[in-house]
Amino acid sequence: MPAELLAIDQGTTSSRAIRFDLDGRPLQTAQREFAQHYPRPGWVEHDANEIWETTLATAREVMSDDVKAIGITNQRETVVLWDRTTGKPVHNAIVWQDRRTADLCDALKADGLEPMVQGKTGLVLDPYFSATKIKWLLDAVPNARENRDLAIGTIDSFLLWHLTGGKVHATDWTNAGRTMLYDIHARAWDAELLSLFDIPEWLLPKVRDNVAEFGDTDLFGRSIPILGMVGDQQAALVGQACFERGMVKSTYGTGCFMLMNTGDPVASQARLLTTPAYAIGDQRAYALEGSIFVAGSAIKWLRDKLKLIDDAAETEALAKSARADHGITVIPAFVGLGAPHWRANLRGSIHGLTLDTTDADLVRATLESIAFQTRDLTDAMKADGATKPSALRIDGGMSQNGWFAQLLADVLDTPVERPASHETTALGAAALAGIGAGLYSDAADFGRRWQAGARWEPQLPAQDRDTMLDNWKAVLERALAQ
Ligand SMILES: Nc1ncnc2c1ncn2[C@@H]1O[C@H](COP(=O)(O)OP(=O)(O)O)[C@@H](O)[C@H]1O
Ligand SMILES: O=P(O)(O)OC[C@H](O)CO
Repeated sequence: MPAELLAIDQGTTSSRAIRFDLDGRPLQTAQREFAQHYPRPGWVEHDANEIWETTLATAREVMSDDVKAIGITNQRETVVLWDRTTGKPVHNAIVWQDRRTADLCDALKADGLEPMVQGKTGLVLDPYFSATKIKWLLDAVPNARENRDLAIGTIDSFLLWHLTGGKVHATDWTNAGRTMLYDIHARAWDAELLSLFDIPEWLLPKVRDNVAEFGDTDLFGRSIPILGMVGDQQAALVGQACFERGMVKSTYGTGCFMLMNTGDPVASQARLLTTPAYAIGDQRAYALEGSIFVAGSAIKWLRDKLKLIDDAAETEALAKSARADHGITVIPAFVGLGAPHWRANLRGSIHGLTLDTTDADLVRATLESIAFQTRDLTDAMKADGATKPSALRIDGGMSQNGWFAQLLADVLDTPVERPASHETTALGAAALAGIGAGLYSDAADFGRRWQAGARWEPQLPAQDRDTMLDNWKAVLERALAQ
């Protein structure tokens, strides 16, 4: 009987389950969207019940008798507080995009705490990460710090709890590494940080490597082991087979997350993040990460709010039809700016509008803003001593846009590659489960199956690139000065 692997990919806007064969081919996919709640400006919540229900439903839809192991990957940083006796969340999950703790982060920065936090966690003091969200939840829910029935964790641990019927409360080091409570060097929850945010350690999950025996699930008519768990951006790094130092991938989903495999941890001087990449057997690697909060969500905004398009794919033809000298610059700070600026309270703006600005110009300028932000990340990586990669591997919904991929190659002056498999994130989780089940001997055995699907070479003359980038920098500086 052929061996198959099931990946659960719990994302910001939808839950997906994909069944793969061992060559990494997706055999069946199920996807369900769920509601986004915006209770106040800058606040973003999910109903964790809906997250679990959509996850279970999609996994049931694609499950087969040949699935040997399950891998879980998830939107990172988002936190759930739930009751261990019922499995029910006691508050909506607070999502990674949520900015409600911006003032607390500013206060901690003013107290001079950022170097300590950065030294231990590799993260900067920003509401993006889980610690201040957890503190907010524990302050909001009465007696939460005394109630031993409660458990807290990122989405991976909440799903694992449900899959194992409430038996296992565990996470993996890539997810733990985004909480701002985990010392990524000592590889343990950190007492000083737990005390700073007033979080009892018993509320938190146990931390494991990415390939481990996370527990068994009986929810599919037989017992199936869960052998891989990993945050979604690190999953994409694995799915893109970036196993060598210096290899880089960038995923363009709701946000854009660029990770460079650095092997050993590199302390960033350029406001990038140092983050666990993967721990597979005796292979342990770290990454430098640039996190941009808005990428595909800007395309969604063009579709749902400005109603300039009916479908994201239309942006390709519209961008092609727009004038190159449209003169518009979009600063996509809809939820503040992430790396390397970390400006939680900045908001978006559009510069250079004239009476002949068209819908196509706005669409093109929005796509350009995402490519320019990517360039800011590669410049930051260079400032941190990284050598220019031979190619950038891209994935995520926006990577389907060929015009955008060519623009990226031009703006970065680097070849851009898109793999044959579109489901890179889920594939990474499946790969880890497959290694755990002994279906791949190691990461390299899986990595040999990676295949390029398309490649774009830089074509734009250097002078044109410089003009575009000079303009972007000037407008961005003005926006940052606000
Ligand atoms: N052809 C396209 N051009 C530009 N953006 C696209 C295209 N196709 C999808 N997108 C954008 O990609 C995003 C979906 O990507 P996906 O990787 O599924 O995101 P996530 O996992 O964050 O939910 C959406 O925001 C959508 O607007
Ligand atoms: O759900 P995605 O794909 O937008 O990814 C979210 C990231 O993990 C946030 O850090």
